[in-house]
Amino acid sequence: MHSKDQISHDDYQKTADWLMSQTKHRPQVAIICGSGLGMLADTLKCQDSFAYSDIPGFPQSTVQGHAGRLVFGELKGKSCVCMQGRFHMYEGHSLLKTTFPVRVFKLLGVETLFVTNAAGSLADGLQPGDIMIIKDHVNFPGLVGLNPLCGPNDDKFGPRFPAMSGCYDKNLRCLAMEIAKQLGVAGLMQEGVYAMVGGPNFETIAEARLLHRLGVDAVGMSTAPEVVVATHCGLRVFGLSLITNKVVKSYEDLDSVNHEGVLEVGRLRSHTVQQLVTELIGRMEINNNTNNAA
Ligand SMILES: O=P(O)(O)O[C@H]1O[C@H](CO)[C@@H](O)[C@H]1O
Ligand code: HPA
Repeated sequence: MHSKDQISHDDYQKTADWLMSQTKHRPQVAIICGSGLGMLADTLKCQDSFAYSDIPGFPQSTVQGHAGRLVFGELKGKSCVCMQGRFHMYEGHSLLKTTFPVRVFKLLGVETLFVTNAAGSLADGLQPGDIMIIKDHVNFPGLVGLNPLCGPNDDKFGPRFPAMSGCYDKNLRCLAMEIAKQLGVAGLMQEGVYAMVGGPNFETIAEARLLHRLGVDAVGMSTAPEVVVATHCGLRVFGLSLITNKVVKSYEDLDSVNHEGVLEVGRLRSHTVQQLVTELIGRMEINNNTNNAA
């Protein structure tokens, strides 16, 4: 890692201090909105919002469907902060920049991170419009050393060798399923494994077949670095993938995926995703920061 890519503890702290000087909100929950899912921030009450370009140290969003605003507010009695727009490796950000907000959230006092994303489905049982509760992930860039935790370890955030076996909280996953049943949307939901690829191109058919054989249920170009950094610093994590397309696995299939289609499914399912996230945040307990998965 080049020294210009490194971010000191002080740099994260400066951004956190600046935000705390600009808002009275002290968030317990952070939400990262995936492609087309920026409307999750609309549900927050008593909002304070900041353009990323105004926040010292913050990277800038460059992807259509990622507005580039940090929104603080209340949701069902819990104090939240919502990223309307995330950072992706393929935009050219270093992985530390990509995950910069997560450590800032930790310094703001956040205990639980919600990650959402748009993803393509490889599993036969997952259709566009379905919602996958992320049970686990395969961090393909991470497996070959493209990991935000590479480089000097910041012991103030977490250990050199953090466990990832429990990174998606089991209690929150169960509660989400229970809420889905109560909302009458359980038919759209199932648990599955998300894989992060580097992007920005969508998968070839051979790559899609490989991912399918490896047991991946849904694929996208984000999320894993954020979850790795969150778990490293002891945040509880809950993740949802909105299935926006089937990944083409057959040479006879003439379909092809595009980003506009991905955003459109986000718009169509926005209400359901909003309801789920709102209820889950309302009903989850805070101060229960155990890494608990199975
Ligand atoms: O993961 P999010 O940010 O939801 O976005 C997904 O959608 C985009 C492709 O349409 C990619 O950025 C992919 O990662
Ligand atoms: N592949 C990778 N990333 C994605 C996809 C996909 O099919 N859909 C939305 N993000």
